Amino acid sequence: MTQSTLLYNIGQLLTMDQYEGPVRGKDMGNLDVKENYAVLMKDGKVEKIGPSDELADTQADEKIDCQGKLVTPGLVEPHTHLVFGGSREHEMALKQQGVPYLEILKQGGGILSTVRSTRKASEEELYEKAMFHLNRMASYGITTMEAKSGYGMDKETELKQLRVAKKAGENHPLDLVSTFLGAHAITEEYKENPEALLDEMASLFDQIKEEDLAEFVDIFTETGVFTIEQSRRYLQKAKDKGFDLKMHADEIDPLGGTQLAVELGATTGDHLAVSTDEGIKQLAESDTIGVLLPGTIFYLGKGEFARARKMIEEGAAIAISTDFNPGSSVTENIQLIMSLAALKMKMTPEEIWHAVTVNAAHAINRGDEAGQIKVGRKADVVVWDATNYLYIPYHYGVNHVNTVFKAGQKLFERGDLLV
Ligand SMILES: N=CN[C@@H](CCC(=O)O)C(=O)O
Ligand SMILES: [Zn+2]
Repeated sequence: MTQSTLLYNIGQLLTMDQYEGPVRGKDMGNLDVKENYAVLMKDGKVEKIGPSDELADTQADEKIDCQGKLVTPGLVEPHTHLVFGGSREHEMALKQQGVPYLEILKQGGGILSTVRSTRKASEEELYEKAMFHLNRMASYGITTMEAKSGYGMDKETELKQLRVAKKAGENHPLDLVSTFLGAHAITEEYKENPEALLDEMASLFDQIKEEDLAEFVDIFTETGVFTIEQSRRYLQKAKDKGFDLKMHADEIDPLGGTQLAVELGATTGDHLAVSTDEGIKQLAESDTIGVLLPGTIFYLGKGEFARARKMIEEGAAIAISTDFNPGSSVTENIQLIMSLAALKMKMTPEEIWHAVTVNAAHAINRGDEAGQIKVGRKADVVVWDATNYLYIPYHYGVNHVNTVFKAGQKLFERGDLLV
């Protein structure tokens, strides 16, 4: 294990270290870029940050000449459905024929198809699969991320998913934050009585706390899934048990999920593709972070992307995410999402870098640990095959990572052709 590594000759360094809390509104547009810098990592932590010519002679086990490259904090991914069985490539044709996402779900496909595969899969199978996807996440520069359950919707399978996420977090170098999404769809058994499904899921809250299986509780508030009233009651129960809250809100129909997330003091409201003016106003005036998922809108072939410009102009704090899952956003490539945020939501590169670092970290309660390169903090750092931060959202669809460091150790290095 390398004890100390010096990265020198950094062309542009984004430390994002001037912030105490999430970055809101217009402040998301200001990026502090340090040029010709160096970072010393020692015993897993950031030891020194300074001009390259001042630190170049510092003793270190390994010295890496960054040759003018861009260096940033490890990226933070605040919304994934990491643990699931099977896949849904057979639904692609239905999507092409124009069958809407909620219609596929109504016919017993979509999320419910993944529920069937996840119920069948063993804990070992789910674990191997989750580790595979985690490796790929890391390869794109992600060093901390969230993982939801939500493909069980029976007690046994939900607990199985949460235990898999816990074990993956313990064994994989990435830091994982777990969310209980037992309220993700209405299964056949509960078609006539969704309240009973919510009661069943809520009956797991104590055990989830006792076994430390999740920090957040989440719900899919949507037409044909859970109503605003059902969501309010369920999330209030979760809050009373000491969970922090997240919501899949205003993704397809504007039911007012954004306002409910604010009303309940949720840490995040996620999707928000069709938030109303009133929803955006309330979000901007609240501490709730908007987690926008442009990959989902792109993948579902919908025209309406979340109104990031309005949200930022009104003063909201925004993060972005892959929403990695087997149905509505099948990608681990957060860099692609950065491009979609630029092209489809008109976010500026400066805003986008805030959205994948400091704000994403606050979106999963890791603002004090992740998303910034700061002396004394865990050394989660990415060296990019680019000389400036504008380049990553600009050159889309490929992986620009040169090297990922997690707690000061090399976690991923770009492979070269063998011939
Ligand atoms: N919209 C609800 N849940 C997921 C999709 C899950 C799935 O389709 O498997 C989402 O965030 O997009
Ligand atoms: Zn989701």
